[in-house]
Amino acid sequence: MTLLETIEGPADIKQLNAGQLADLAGEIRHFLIDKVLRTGGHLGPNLGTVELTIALHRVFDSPRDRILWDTGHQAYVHKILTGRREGFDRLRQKGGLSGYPSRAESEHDTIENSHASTVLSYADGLAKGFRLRGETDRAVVAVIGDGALTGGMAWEALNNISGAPDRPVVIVVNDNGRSYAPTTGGLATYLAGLRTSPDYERFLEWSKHQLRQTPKLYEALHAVKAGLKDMLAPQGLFADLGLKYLGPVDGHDIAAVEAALRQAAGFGGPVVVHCLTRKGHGYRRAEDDERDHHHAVGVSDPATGEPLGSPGPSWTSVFGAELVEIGRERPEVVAVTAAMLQPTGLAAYAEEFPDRVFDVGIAEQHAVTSAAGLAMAGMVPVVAVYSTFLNRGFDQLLMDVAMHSCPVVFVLDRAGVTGDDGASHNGMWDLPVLGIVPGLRVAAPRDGASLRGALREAVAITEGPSAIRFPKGPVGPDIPAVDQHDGIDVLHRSPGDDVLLVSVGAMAATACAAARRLTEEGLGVTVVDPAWIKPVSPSLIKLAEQYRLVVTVEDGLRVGGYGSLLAQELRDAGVPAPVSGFGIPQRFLDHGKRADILAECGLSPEDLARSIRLRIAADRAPGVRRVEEESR
Ligand SMILES: Cc1ncc(C[n+]2csc(CCOP(=O)(O)OP(=O)(O)O)c2C)c(N)n1
Ligand SMILES: CC(=O)[C@@H](O)[C@H](O)COP(=O)(O)O
Ligand SMILES: [Mg+2]
Repeated sequence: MTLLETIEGPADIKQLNAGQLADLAGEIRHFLIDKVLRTGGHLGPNLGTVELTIALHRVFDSPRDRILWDTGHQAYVHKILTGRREGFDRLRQKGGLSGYPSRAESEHDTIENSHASTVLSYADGLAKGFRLRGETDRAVVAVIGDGALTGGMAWEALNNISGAPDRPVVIVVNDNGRSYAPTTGGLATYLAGLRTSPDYERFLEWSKHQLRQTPKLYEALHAVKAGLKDMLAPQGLFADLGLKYLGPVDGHDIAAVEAALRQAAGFGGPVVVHCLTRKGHGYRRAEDDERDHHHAVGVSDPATGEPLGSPGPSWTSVFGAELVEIGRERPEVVAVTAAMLQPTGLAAYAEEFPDRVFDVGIAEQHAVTSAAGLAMAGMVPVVAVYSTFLNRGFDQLLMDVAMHSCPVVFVLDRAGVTGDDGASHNGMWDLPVLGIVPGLRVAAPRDGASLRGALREAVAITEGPSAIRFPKGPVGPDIPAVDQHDGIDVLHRSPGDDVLLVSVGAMAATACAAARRLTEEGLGVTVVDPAWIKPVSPSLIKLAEQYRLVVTVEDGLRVGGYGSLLAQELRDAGVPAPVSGFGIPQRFLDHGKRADILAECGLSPEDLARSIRLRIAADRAPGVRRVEEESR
């Protein structure tokens, strides 16, 4: 039996000696590499937090003490040490272990939201609450990455935490110098400056190697070194804010981290423990992966680490390639990313136009309003962001961009169901959110060709902002129109006026498959793709007059989505046809595979056809129970 197999909870690691801890860290590292390559997931970040997490669970008593993880993608070791080792075979699978903390899984978990930069606010609130309840013996420990620390919300929290010298929050900065790519901005430079000199590092390594021969002396000297460092540590940003600063500590040295955490635990006020770690530590493929140190890997060969399956060009790659073409023609086009240059497809643009790409850190609010500034200066900014993260910059979109009619182009990748990363990662809120923004035009391309077309149209819009949304994954083959009706692409047409099926973006293949089923049953179905879905085209409103039922299908929230918008416009225009909208139900979706989740939402071709059939039957026999419009 391995040491790891004996660990069922944090209590099981508290008595281990230095040698056993080193062995345990090695076993966990091997376990992570083997399991996460098989399932896909955040391998690099978790290889970077092995020793840090072991130290945290030795010093603090979770769950009475709360150990909080910012973003949560680096909490696999926390899950392993809190009794969930067995779940990793089904990591991020439907019904299996979540890739993020999950309160349903464990009392040791708190934050389920994978949006970065929130942890310090949770910690501030928890510490206030514990104090008010008289539970002052409960520690609040917040682990935040150097990337997440570039998010504005983190500094809102730090302003509050540092303003309360008696607020016992332990802030562990997990500083690996990277978000995906190296973290940008002055803060990253500041943190790097806190690192010790290379000479000191070399001496440190030598002395540790020598001292490991006598563990007791090693541990004693560690405490002395940590204390010394505390005295000599540079007074800087954190200290100037009134936060005690401990570090920098070698985040892969369990004893060193433990010593610093024990010191922090006894401090009684807000304290920063600055840990230096390496994303991908201990796995050469990850360490050598200059792209992102294996931030997130797909299903791979556990023996070689080679990704398995190459699903062909992605929506992201189509966008990235077309933007480079546009950039060559139009020097005023610039790009903005919130620490996600590679994942949003902007790497090629940055390669060719390094002065025309701005990585603002994990700071979507700043990304949006700085884009408004770029537009006011005469540039054409393209803000590339995952759909779910645009939520962060909604007020900036509404007030700083749209109210000023700034021609900013928002490219929303990962729109609709993403799946693997759980509820907070689905891009399911963008259409309702974008739908209420005056003057904002919205496109939902159905394939690569229409994505390229929409992007070219968007960068040519001068009177206001626009947004283009597309899903995660392979883009698939182009879906040709079989006809045009007054500028609207017709994708399927069968004789009769039973159903006008309006397909939104990437749902086109599903809509056409459902239409074929209904046509075989003798119904007259026409499928159209408006491409630009906001504002609603007058041609579409006129076309709808000819049909008995209008159906919309979208990979987005049904309530308030495109279906709601079109229904409102049809009512305003006096078009009598009822509207049945199909989309994602208003609930937080559990993790799983995109296709499975869409099917669960009633958005498979079979279910869509069935729902439409029932709706028609109900309309023909009004006494029949009306089909539940709400998707399952
Ligand atoms: C608001 C928000 N924007 C973007 C992301 C995407 N994202 C996930 S992890 C990550 C990098 C996090 O860097 P850091 O906090 O340093 O953690 P590390 O991965 O280095 O451990 C980003 C940008 C996110 N989760 N939340
Ligand atoms: C944790 C986080 O927000 C990202 O790492 C996310 O998991 C990436 O998602 P994709 O894999 O869709 O790029
Ligand atoms: Mg980092």
